[in-house]
Amino acid sequence: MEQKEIRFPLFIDLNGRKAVVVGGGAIACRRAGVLRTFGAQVTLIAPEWKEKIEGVSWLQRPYRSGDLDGAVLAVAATDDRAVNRLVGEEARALGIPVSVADRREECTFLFPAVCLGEELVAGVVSANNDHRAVARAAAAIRETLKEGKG
Ligand SMILES: C[C@@]1(CC(=O)O)C2=NC(=C\c3[nH]c(c(CCC(=O)O)c3CC(=O)O)Cc3[nH]c(c(CC(=O)O)c3CCC(=O)O)/C=C3\N/C(=C\2)[C@@H](CCC(=O)O)[C@]3(C)CC(=O)O)/[C@H]1CCC(=O)O
Ligand SMILES: NC(=O)c1ccc[n+]([C@@H]2O[C@H](COP(=O)([O-])OP(=O)(O)OC[C@H]3O[C@@H](n4cnc5c(N)ncnc54)[C@H](O)[C@@H]3O)[C@@H](O)[C@H]2O)c1
Repeated sequence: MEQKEIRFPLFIDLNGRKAVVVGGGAIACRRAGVLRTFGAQVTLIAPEWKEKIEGVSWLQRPYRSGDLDGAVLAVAATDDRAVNRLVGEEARALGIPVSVADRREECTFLFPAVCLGEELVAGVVSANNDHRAVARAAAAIRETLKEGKG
């Protein structure tokens, strides 16, 4: 029988807490913006940053061991496999949740498609890594929330 890997949605308080995003491309910037929306103190580490985001601090250099100290959550989203793997390993050693954008197996949390209404929040991920199905479902949920149902 096919074993589906289904994950529990854990809604954690990020207000005022440090989150580190490694990488500065489209994926890192999108995720830094989402984490900022939820009140995290976001530090983005990358030699280049695609799009400046209000309230996000930028360390303009490559990732170094030790950069996750003090963080409660990490995202690895560089285009360098070895760096993403290292960020994942260091986060696991520190016991903080990490999403590794190019390897589902290395994620201790999955970065969801976040749908935010006035009073409701939903996060969508898949059990089978179907990113398109996730994006479709999220678009529908966002519409529902916009219609004043949340
Ligand atoms: C939900 C969302 C959140 C976000 O990213 O913000 C998200 N992926 C989204 C979009 C998207 N992902 C990809 C494309 C390119 C085209 C395509 O395939 O369609 C697009 C389209 C786009 O970016 O527009 C490719 C891709 N994604 C992953 C891999 C690696 C792998 O599969 O191992 C590869 C191949 C990379 C490569 O080969 O280079 C991995 C992950 N992506 C996840 C989340 C986590 C699992 C959640 C789940 O889907 O169950 C996980 C495991 C990692 C994690 O948590 O870090 C967001 C929808 C946002 C929204 O709609 O709001
Ligand atoms: N939604 C998803 O989950 C999704 C979708 C598409 C791609 N991906 C994966 O996410 C990763 C990033 O995608 P992208 O399109 O944002 O990449 P990109 O090529 O646009 O950006 C890569 C970024 O990584 C930075 N970088 C490179 N080496 C670094 C280092 N040593 N330390 C810190 N930063 C470093 C670069 O400066 C750049 O800002 C890729 O591995 C890609 O396969 C994930």
